[in-house]
Amino acid sequence: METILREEEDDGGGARGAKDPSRKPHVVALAYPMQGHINPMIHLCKRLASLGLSISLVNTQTNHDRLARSRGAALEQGLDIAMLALADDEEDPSAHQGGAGAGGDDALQRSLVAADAMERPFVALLQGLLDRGRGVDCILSDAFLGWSQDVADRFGIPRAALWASSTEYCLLNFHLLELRTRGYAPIRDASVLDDDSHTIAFIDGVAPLHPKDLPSILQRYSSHDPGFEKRYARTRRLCDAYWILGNTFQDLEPDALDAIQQAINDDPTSAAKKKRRNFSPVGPLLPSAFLGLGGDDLGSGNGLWIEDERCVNWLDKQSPSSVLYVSFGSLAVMSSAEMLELAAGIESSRQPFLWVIRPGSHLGSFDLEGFVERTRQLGLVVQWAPQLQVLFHPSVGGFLSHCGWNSTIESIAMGVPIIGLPCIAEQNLNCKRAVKDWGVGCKLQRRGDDDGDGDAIVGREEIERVVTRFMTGEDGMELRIRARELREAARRCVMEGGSSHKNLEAFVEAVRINGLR
Ligand SMILES: O=c1ccn([C@@H]2O[C@H](COP(=O)(O)OP(=O)(O)O[C@H]3O[C@H](CO)[C@@H](O)[C@H](O)[C@H]3O)[C@@H](O)[C@H]2O)c(=O)[nH]1
Repeated sequence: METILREEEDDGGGARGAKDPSRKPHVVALAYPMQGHINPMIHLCKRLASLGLSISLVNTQTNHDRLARSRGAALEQGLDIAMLALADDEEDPSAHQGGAGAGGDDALQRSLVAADAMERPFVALLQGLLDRGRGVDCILSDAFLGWSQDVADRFGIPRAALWASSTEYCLLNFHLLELRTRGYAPIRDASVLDDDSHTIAFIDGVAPLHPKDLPSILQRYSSHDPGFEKRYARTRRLCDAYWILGNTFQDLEPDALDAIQQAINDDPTSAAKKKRRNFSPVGPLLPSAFLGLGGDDLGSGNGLWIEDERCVNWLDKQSPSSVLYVSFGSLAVMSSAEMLELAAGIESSRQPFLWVIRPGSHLGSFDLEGFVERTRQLGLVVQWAPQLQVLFHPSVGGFLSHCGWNSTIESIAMGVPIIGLPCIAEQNLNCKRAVKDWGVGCKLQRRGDDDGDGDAIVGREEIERVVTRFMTGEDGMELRIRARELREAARRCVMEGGSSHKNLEAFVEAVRINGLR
């Protein structure tokens, strides 16, 4: 393996650079170019900095600029975190998130292209740091950036990875080949989708699943798709990271966490190196203020879009637990037909709502102005919200969500029950767990996909019925009680002495004593 550092620069500690024992350990963190990955990386970096590490947090130039526009000076307050930008030659294609394609899959594809294009400028950035005598003790990169393991190996720097979704989804990635062999990734026989008795129950740590609950990206893979091989290889590279930090918590996914650790221990690559790799839950990765642990970090300014400041004032004027928060994250794209149904259903439910309609998040024509005008007394529509503040606000009683992992875990951490309307990626699976296993949500049923081409939409009557029962009936009350129980479990994990907190401390200590090697 090529080592980029020249011999004479290597002080025997790989790329650690300066030997000064008083030097704070320096971690170079690298975020995947998507909002749902940037957010947990920022929160993780803040936690690590507060535990004594010095952090350089790297984003694409485009995302760095967008963050700077929305952030002001908020991020670095009192913490040793430097925000760095990659010297991209071209505009980051992920900047057009939620663009033209239906569902949001186009945006996912663009983010893959953007992620690959980050390698060359990242190598240059790293080399620049080292050339200036800035030692690097660890590269902490998003698990989706598989190439960063090669870079870390070449530079002789240990790598840790952030897994930004559920542990269960990580396990499914580990079992991709088996899923493919058995005809589930992609789904070989479409009739299994209509057979309610069919279950997938052969993966340790993954409770039985219906093929419909598999992540949509796995269901639809073409076996000729080079993306499959790439995904598989990327997951395998994860086993070479010294430490994998998961944005989850012990009480939420105990079986999956045991199973993933076992899978990593058994993996031929890590076993061959005879060095234990850890998969450690360190979540929910959120500012402590939202976990009931004090602090004044309001988590604002991580957005690639500008937060609408009216949200909190508007919520202040509403009654406790009365407002339905509606948001589909940073990628999902609705058809105009589904937007129409959503709008009609929300309007006729007569429940107060705060709805985030991101620019580019729906196709075709939808008379947004007309809707806003008609519902002025009932709700507020914004382009981007301070979601953490919204979910934490006592007026919010429910979250109509696409069930992206961040939204799911944020909602759980704040005790807000969920109405799930999954759109793409692994949102099906997150929704299934929220509804069936954790008991904190219910799901809207889509209809009309008779030809199985995925164009089913949810109807206005279903939305009106579910929203009304959820916000005003006993169903919602029960879900709210369960959500609050899980919120307490999450808090216990992140507070001092809790499992997530201890795992973070152990990781920081390992970086400090150069124990990742
Ligand atoms: O108005 C808004 C809307 C969202 N957010 C934040 O944006 C993030 C959105 O993340 P997530 O809920 O995970 O949705 P996506 O952005 O769609 O995330 C992508 O990445 C996730 C992590 O891999 C996956 O779980 C999702 O399926 C995938 O779509 C969350 O932190 C939200 O708090 C805001 O701050 N304001």
